[in-house]
Amino acid sequence: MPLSNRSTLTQYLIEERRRFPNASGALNALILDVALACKAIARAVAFGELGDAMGGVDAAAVQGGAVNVQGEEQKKLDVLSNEVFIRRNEWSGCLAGMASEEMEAPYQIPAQHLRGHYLLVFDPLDGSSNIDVNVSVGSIFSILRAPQDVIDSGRDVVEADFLQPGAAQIAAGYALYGPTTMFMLSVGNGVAGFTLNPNLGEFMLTHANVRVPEDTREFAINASNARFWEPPVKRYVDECLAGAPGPRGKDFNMRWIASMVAEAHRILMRGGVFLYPRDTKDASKPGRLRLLYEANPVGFLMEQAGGRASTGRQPVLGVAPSSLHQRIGLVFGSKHEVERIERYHREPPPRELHNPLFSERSLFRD
Ligand SMILES: O=P(O)(O)OC[C@H]1O[C@](O)(COP(=O)(O)O)[C@@H](O)[C@@H]1O
Ligand SMILES: [Mg+2]
Ligand SMILES: [Mg+2]
Repeated sequence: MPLSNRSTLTQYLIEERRRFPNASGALNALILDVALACKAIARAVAFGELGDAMGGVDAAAVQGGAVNVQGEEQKKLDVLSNEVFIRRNEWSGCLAGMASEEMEAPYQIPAQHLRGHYLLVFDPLDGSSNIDVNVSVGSIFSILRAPQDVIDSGRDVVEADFLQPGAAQIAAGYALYGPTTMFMLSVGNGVAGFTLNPNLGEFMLTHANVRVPEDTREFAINASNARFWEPPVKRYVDECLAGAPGPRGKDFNMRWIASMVAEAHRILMRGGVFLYPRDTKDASKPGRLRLLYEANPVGFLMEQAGGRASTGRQPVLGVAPSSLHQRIGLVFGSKHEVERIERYHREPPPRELHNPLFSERSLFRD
């Protein structure tokens, strides 16, 4: 069946499944459940102050306080979104287990429910510091195959079961709760984008075969961390800021939304490069973003759309995870720009970086 912008997410998934005649349909069922969870979260987000889910979590009302395992303040919508993901997905029979930014340990599918072949890892609400100011937030998810012994035995999942490199992802995507709600998905055959039709309550295929332009004049980085950046990142940003008269020979524009999911969306739509690199701010945190449920799914989408995702030192999808909530430096977006940043990490710093005159002119000097 030819797909068009009248096709639904379900129709897209049916077409994708034709590529695997022996597929059980469980992956499609799982993705549709994730999409349903995202519709419910979109609804809660859309009610804003009119609903009951705005603001921080009341510490006294929550077992364990109002911070998550990362030591970050939890918003009510973080907690609610996490609940929606769990309740929507735990009974379907598709999953062997789940893991989330908001839960310290993996979530076990209750014994009375059928256990399936897949693992679902998610950031239920990304960019949650933006909720109270009505700026776009989203949900990010990654689907892995459970280890064979988990599938065979139906045993409880443990952290080690989730520690698979991003290249092993079966599917990944995100929902963006912006002026429109969108669902971006890759099942390993490119990237497709769907827009929620609020009248029908359906995700419609509006962006078939998304491609990230290989070149860009737009970068995104939190410049308040400049004094903690490593030399290759300082060099890259300084060169962008130098504009047309500088070594890049062109002017750059800068964006910072502080919702990584929204930055990823902008870059999927029109190119650009995003950096949240490893820095020296806090020795206990090798980067800000989390590998399993932020860097890997976004990295998978970027690579599937012809872009690139890297730690600066190696492709992010090749990193062997060491823990569920591991943080990592992340650079993604337009291929040629990410390759340049990787090259700067390999090369010795250029002589001008040691030149005090250059440092004087650098906006972001130490
Ligand atoms: O405070 P900063 O440095 O702007 O950090 C913003 C980053 O933090 C995040 O909000 C982290 O995600 P969560 O909201 O899921 O914790 C990213 O989306 C974003 O890129
Ligand atoms: Mg996040
Ligand atoms: Mg989050």
